[in-house]
Amino acid sequence: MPEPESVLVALSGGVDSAVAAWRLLEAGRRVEGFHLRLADTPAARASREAARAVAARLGIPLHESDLTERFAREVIDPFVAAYRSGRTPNPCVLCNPRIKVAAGLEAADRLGLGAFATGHYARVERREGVSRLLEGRDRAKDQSYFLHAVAPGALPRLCLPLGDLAKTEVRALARRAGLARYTAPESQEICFLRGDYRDFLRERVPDIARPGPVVDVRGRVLGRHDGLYRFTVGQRRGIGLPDATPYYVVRLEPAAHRLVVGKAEDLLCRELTARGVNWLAPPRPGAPARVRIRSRHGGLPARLHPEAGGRVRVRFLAPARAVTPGQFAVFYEDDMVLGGGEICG
Ligand SMILES: Nc1ncnc2c1ncn2[C@@H]1O[C@H](COP(=O)(O)OP(=O)(O)OP(=O)(O)O)[C@@H](O)[C@H]1O
Repeated sequence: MPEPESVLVALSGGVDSAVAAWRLLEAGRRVEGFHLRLADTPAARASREAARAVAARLGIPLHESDLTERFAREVIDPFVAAYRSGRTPNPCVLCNPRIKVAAGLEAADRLGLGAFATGHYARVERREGVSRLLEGRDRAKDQSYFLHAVAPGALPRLCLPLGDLAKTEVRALARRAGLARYTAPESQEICFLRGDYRDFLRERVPDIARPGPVVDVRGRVLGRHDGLYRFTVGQRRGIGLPDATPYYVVRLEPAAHRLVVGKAEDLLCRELTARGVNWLAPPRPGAPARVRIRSRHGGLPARLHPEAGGRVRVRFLAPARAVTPGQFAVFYEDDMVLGGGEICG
């Protein structure tokens, strides 16, 4: 039987997870650290060194796992595949539940530790034997969006010690705990990219830079583009069609290599379908929800209509702007995550 008070903490080498571990130690828990090697980049190596330094500073053992292959298979391959099929992926939504949380709980089991903790800004609330995922109190830093796809069975053992803190409070605690120097390797947007995602894609998929026509919403050809992978729905830059009012990307049509552009009003839509939905708190059909359609999106009021095959039809109460296939729609009731899934094309 794992010791219930013992916890394995995911240490990235950054300040957030360092403070998460420190808070658990302060609370009297038995704490061990866990670092995942996800990529073989200079940034990943620096982060591993920092994780070792954090563990040494806290006086806890550090377990390391090389997950580069699993990460490549479960996060990078789908990232590339999404661009090839005209979608705009969010790799962190795959990595956090499938890699960090799943591998963390597996490691906790192996080590006989009761819980697994990370430095995410989100909360797990346990009430009457049920665990729910909630937004972090610091709404500006909230990371519940990235955790919405955790297996429901993982929630009871997941521990998020920073969920009730603001980033400024975490920094203050870091200073108090002598951990402030670990602010340096703050994670970048997408951890496995060394530079621009477009260079990364061209290296992996040489034929991705395939040119094609730019058409308006009525199908009239307005120009040429040099690869759909450079565009996402709602994008304004790089279309190269000067006009009195700007053009935006409305849709990508990978079969015909067509980029469909339109004016601001063409980006509005009342409905989307999400697939592969993960439910953490299943709603009744037609239930109202706030729906976030990308990570830095506050959410829009909508109604949820679950369908067969793990799909949900989302009907917005007012039009949503730039609904993007490949991004994730995450559903909330107040600050509680109900679930979420990938936006279909
Ligand atoms: N390579 C890694 N090994 C172990 N845990 C990790 C790793 N990368 C991230 N994590 C865990 O996932 C959490 C969220 O990761 P994210 O990259 O979003 O971090 P962050 O908010 O910048 O936090 P930090 O300051 O701890 O890096 C981290 O707080 C940490 O617990």
